[in-house]
Amino acid sequence: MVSVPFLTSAPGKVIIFGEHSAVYHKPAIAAALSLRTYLLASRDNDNTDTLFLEFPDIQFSYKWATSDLPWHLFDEHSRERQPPADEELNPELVDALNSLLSKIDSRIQYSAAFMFLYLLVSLCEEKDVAGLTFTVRSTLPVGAGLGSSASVSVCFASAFCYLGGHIQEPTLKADDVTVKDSEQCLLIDAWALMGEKCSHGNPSGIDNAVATHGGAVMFQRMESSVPSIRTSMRNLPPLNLLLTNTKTPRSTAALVANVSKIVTEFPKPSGLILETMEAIAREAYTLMLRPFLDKQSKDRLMELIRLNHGLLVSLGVSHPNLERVKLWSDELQIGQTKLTGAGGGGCAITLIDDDAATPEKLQQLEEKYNQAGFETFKTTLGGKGVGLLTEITTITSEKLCRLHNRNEIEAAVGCSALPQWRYW
Ligand SMILES: Nc1ncnc2c1ncn2[C@@H]1O[C@H](COP(=O)(O)OP(=O)(O)O)[C@@H](O)[C@H]1O
Ligand SMILES: C[C@@](O)(CCOP(=O)(O)O)CC(=O)O
Ligand SMILES: [Mg+2]
Repeated sequence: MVSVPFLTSAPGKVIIFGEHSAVYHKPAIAAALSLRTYLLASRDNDNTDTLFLEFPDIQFSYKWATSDLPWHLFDEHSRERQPPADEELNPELVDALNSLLSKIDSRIQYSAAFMFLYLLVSLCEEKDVAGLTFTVRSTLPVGAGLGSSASVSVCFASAFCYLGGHIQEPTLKADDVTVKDSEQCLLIDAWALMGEKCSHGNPSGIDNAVATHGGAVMFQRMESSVPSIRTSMRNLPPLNLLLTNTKTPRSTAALVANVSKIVTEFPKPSGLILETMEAIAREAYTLMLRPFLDKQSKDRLMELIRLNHGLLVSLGVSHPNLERVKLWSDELQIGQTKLTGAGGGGCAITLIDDDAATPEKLQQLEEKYNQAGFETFKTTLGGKGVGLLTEITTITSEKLCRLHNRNEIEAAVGCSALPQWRYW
């Protein structure tokens, strides 16, 4: 029997090349971010026939009588298995959850609660979770292209696999190096992909793969139930990336659906666009295998960023605010900019040209962004994947809900630097 409280945690990601084309089985390159989601499972009251959710980042607090959940749809055997990559959501569970959640009218809250319940009922029995409170806090912006949905999904999948007894406590410390994926990570990743399917119908799997395994990868979704190819890129060259959040809201589900419409209605031109994206990701991969980039390779990588953005624009997933981010960095000749993630708003990345971008120019750019209400981040790439913290004495759900910002959250959970964090 697992003892609570415990925390699970998983990183967000930045897609450097290949968003959207990744859905269509083309290779893409992404890296884990130092921004992360944390999920606390705790027993905060004596009420054992109720399940409590606290998701303050999306202003959502909810509870269910545990007996109202459709536990009967699964048995021990179905809870232990690893779903294949092409498994569809279980229609009976989807129906049962739709009726249970019918009173929630915010799309953001609905999809978070749906993903939570889908994974919970798929992986746990009633006795494993009765009376528990689940609290989510994230230092990632929600719905901005940095993979918050996947990091939440990995936190749920790992916590429920652990509570359901399908995985054991991890043993790896933050600086332990491994060469082989653990069985436990593969199980978490497979269920987190089901969580991403709850969030948007047709995920490539790149976001949950990075959130589970951490680091940087070249990722390619395969046809049917064949597992995706995930090639880890251990020695990513140092890249000076500026991340800018336009704060323009958008939903991955809607953008992926729009691209699907273009792919269906214009198969020839969209096929060529996707093939070109593949060529870009493959060349970028070859360049990024080098631990250091010479001037020529760096210039080429910047050109590839420019080309990739242009193709995403042609698929209709940019936004005037993303174009502003690009225009202003182009005007100051600071580097090359592309949208990242699903687009339609959210974040852009600028690969800074270290020779051209003086501190004055960078400051000018940041001021321009700030005036427009955009937020810039500096974060490190390639951090740890899914982790667990069990020795919790000071963190309660109430405390976690009251924290105001990224610094306070990281201080409370010890970020991933706390030596007690272990990784699967
Ligand atoms: N901190 C959080 N708390 C609860 N739900 C979250 C949180 N962060 C993300 N989510 C869920 O993920 C969804 C955002 O996913 P998505 O549109 O794919 O954007 P992205 O993954 O780029 O951030 C939200 O609508 C919400 O359902
Ligand atoms: C557009 C896509 O390539 C990435 C979506 O990422 P995000 O949810 O916007 O962080 C979709 C996918 O690969 O599943
Ligand atoms: Mg997402």
